[in-house]
Amino acid sequence: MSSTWTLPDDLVVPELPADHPGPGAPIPQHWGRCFGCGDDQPSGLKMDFVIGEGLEVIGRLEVANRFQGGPGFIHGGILMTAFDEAQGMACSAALRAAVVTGHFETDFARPIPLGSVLEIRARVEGTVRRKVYTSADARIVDGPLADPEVVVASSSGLFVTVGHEHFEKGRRFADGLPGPDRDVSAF
Ligand SMILES: CCCCCCCCCCCCCC(=O)SCCNC(=O)CCNC(=O)[C@H](O)C(C)(C)COP(=O)(O)OP(=O)(O)OC[C@H]1O[C@@H](n2cnc3c(N)ncnc32)[C@H](O)[C@@H]1OP(=O)(O)O
Repeated sequence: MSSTWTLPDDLVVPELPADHPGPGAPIPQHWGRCFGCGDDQPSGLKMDFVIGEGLEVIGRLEVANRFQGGPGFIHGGILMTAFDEAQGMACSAALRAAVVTGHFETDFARPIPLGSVLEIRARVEGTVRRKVYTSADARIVDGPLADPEVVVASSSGLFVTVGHEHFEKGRRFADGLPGPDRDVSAF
């Protein structure tokens, strides 16, 4: 795999929040209609997440038939979406802040068959002002071609922290709205 991605020299590695739960703690979906994690989005990925070690989160994706690209294999854009969701979740869990994706790149190392279960480990590498540098890798842990030792894809992404006013702009286009109880500090 190759990448043009480089981390800046002035990267700051954040401290975990004092009440950060330990590895294995479930991370709630950030809202039900999200294409990545929502359980109220029938066409979505329906990913599940738990806290990992340190600044890492662990996501799980069941590669359903509707995620097909080339015959028998996952669509590359679906895989990027899964990485995007996982890396965004890592930001949110580590920083307790809302983020949006600014820049994203993915290496596709192996074809991933339908019926696989993918484990995506995503982490915050560090921050520079509002910029959050993240990385992630994916392994097939169940189903056809499962081999938890082999990284089948990896990803790097720059996220930018935003205030709630960012989402106010989308309110009138929204298909439903997050409830008033939505709280990223609920991890
Ligand atoms: C409701 C709450 C939800 C919570 C969700 C949490 C869970 C998430 C899970 C969901 C996961 C799914 C998530 C999704 O799918 S999010 C959906 C996809 N992403 C978007 O729609 C974002 C669209 N872009 C924007 O809104 C603005 O451009 C943003 C907000 C990103 C920045 O505009 P803003 O005017 O605010 O700030 P700024 O321009 O001063 O930039 C600030 C800094 O950032 C640097 N920069 C900016 N862009 C890039 C770039 N492309 N490459 C490299 N660097 C970039 C910039 O140079 C500057 O750096 P520096 O000057 O400090 O050095």
